[in-house]
Amino acid sequence: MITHEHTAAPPSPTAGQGLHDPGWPEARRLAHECTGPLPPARLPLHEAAGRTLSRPVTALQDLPHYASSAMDGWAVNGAGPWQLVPSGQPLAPGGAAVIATGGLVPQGTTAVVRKERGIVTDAGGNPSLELTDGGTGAPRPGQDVRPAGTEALAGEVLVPAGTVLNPAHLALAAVAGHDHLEVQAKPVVAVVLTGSEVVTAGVPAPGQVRDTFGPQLGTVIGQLGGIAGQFTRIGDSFDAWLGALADAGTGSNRADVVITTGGTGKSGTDHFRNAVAALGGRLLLDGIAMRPGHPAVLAELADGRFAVGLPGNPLAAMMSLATIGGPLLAALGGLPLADLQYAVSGSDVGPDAGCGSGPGRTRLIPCRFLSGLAFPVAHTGPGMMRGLAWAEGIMAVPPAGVDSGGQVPVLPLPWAPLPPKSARATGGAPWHA
Ligand SMILES: Nc1nc2c(c(=O)[nH]1)N[C@H]1C(S)=C(S)[C@@H](COP(=O)(O)OP(=O)(O)OC[C@H]3O[C@@H](n4cnc5c(N)ncnc54)[C@H](O)[C@@H]3O)O[C@H]1N2
Ligand code: MOO
Repeated sequence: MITHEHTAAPPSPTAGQGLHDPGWPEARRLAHECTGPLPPARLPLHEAAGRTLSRPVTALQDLPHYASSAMDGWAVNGAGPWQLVPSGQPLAPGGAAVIATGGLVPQGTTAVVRKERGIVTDAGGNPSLELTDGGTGAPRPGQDVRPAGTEALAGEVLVPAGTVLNPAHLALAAVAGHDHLEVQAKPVVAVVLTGSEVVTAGVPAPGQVRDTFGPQLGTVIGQLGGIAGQFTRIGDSFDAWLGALADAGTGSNRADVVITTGGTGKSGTDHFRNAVAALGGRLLLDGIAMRPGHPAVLAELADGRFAVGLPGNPLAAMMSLATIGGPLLAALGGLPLADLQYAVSGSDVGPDAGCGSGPGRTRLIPCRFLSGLAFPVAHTGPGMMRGLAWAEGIMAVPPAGVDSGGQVPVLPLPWAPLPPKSARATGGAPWHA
């Protein structure tokens, strides 16, 4: 579907950015270091499960905050038999009042007599309580009374900052009197899908392509630690790009990051860089020495939104997202850059020839693990999804290549952890270019 379709001459090309293509590890780092965590968000309790607490949860008053009965029966003062008085009145010595489990014990209560241990007799409209076993001694002081403050005292920290909140933490916060909690915010991500050849339903005709991003990006954004926001579709004109990049993630659809797909090339129909420049933004990263995905771009717009330009080729886009989108969302969400993990390669992958006189590139190759070794899967062309669909991880083969039996960095897929270390690697190896 195409919206916002206009035509206009793009402004003069982005000038003077002077960026070289960083290597793949450098691009990951740069995407993580270009920002810090978003300020905490205040969420109602029912939305806070799984989030990381920013401000400790303290008891707003003693827990429990009043002395209560642990049993159904009678609150009594001293030894029996006791004269029954209406509930809610203070108890004088020798007094008793009906009480239910959890009920506020009246002032003067020394113990609770369980219902099954007492019997009420009514001599001439003067009801009194006796113990069923005929005992006359006073029940043990505090028997079946839950005193105030036994679970926590007012001001006590119940859940420290940094805790990943489980449902029981939320219940505890409610008991402690809280309605909202401060948690580390997650970045909201708006998505702009471009390309007038892209169709969203049915079998595409020659010259058309079926959209591969709409069905997966919302889920993947969540798996990378973001919250998927507004999705917009546009064609290929510069005006449409400019309008979409200006609007996406603003106003009531506020977002911290805008992800675009397509338009990262350098032809007259590729507008990511020029639209960023026209909006007063700056490129933080202009291309990465990786493939697929080398045209990927990271920018900061004048209003502070980040823009991640993913190449249009489907696998290139997802490898770019793993390389710079994941680290950017982690940084905004207050998470560290994930350490690289390693596996033993099951295949020889030769050195990358580079592009012209340029240095070689890191190759990101969807892989599977067999007998503890990582093997590239088939169907991993830049425009293909078939290999990724059956992959268990991504090999990041350095420019120098890797020999069978050598250590190779591997990235988890956003939707599945890597197989356990014992099933793939024997330890880390330094990055070698
Ligand atoms: N002369 C050169 N041409 C190209 C170069 C180059 O260096 N010199 N690099 C190639 C590489 S690598 C990539 S990756 C792409 C980057 O392309 P863009 O980001 O500009 O994307 P588009 O041109 O708009 O589209 C590329 C390709 O992707 C398809 N596409 C776009 N959106 C979708 C979608 N939602 N679902 C499925 N497929 C999509 C689009 O139809 C194109 O086939 O440039 C190369 N060219
Ligand atoms: O980013 Mo392109 O693959 O390298 O298709």
